[in-house]
Amino acid sequence: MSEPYVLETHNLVKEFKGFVAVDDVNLKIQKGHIHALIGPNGAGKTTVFNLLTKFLIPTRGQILFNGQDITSMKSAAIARKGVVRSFQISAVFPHMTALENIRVALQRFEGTSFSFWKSGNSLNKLNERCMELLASVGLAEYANTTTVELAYGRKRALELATTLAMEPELLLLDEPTQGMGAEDVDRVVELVRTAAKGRTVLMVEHNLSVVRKLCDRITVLAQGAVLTEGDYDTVSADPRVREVYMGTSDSGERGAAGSENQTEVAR
Ligand SMILES: Nc1ncnc2c1ncn2[C@@H]1O[C@H](COP(=O)(O)OP(=O)(O)OP(=O)(O)O)[C@@H](O)[C@H]1O
Repeated sequence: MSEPYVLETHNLVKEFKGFVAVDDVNLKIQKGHIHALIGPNGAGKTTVFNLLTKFLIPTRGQILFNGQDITSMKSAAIARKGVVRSFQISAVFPHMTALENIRVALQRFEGTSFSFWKSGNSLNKLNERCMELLASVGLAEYANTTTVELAYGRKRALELATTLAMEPELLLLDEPTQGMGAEDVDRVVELVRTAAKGRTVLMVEHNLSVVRKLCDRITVLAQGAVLTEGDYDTVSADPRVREVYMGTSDSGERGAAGSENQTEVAR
């Protein structure tokens, strides 16, 4: 019997005009894990994510979801199968209330999947589910607040709830704490922990303290290839990991986060 991997890649390669951005990457994401993809700037994390969610077509290699080859499937098809990237299909509408945004997400999901509220009592069921989803991200009391009035962290929580409306089995999070202050970061850590219950999460995250708090397993990418893999303690003690982080001069908006990360790894 094969291992219970939700997602696997086999020798995944992405070249851009001869430049190898993703170099023979073999990932194995275990069911129920929160798995992080980390690495210095330019390591290939976003490109791997874009391959997994079909924003990009691999040059070579295979992507398997629950053992099924999904390499040539389109984004919408894999979303229906349960591979959903937050903020992928779930943009929020600023002038709708939080509740209305969730309702739109649920109705959109209904369009691509079965509908459990089509028969009798449908509206009540829909509203109940909306409130459940809002409560799951701590936004119950903001149900009737217009989205534009929500603080940044709460907007991200709402976006996450619209993603959860699609009932993902594998949730892909691309830098969920990007651009957040410490208080919002803590809230997102709790949020991801809650969202991860009963599902598998793969996240790209620059903030290594978030990775330490949340992730069961970490894959480190460097120059497009897997450098190493393991739990936080193993990976952060690996001198090669320290070296790739130390050897990176982060700049611009990620500069501060980059320095923090280096300190964290070096601890
Ligand atoms: N469309 C593209 N065309 C050419 N090169 C690209 C393209 N997309 C990414 N690259 C290159 O591939 C490499 C990996 O980029 P990628 O954005 O995946 O890295 P990353 O690990 O996500 O970095 P960051 O942490 O800065 O977001 C980089 O050298 C980048 O310049």
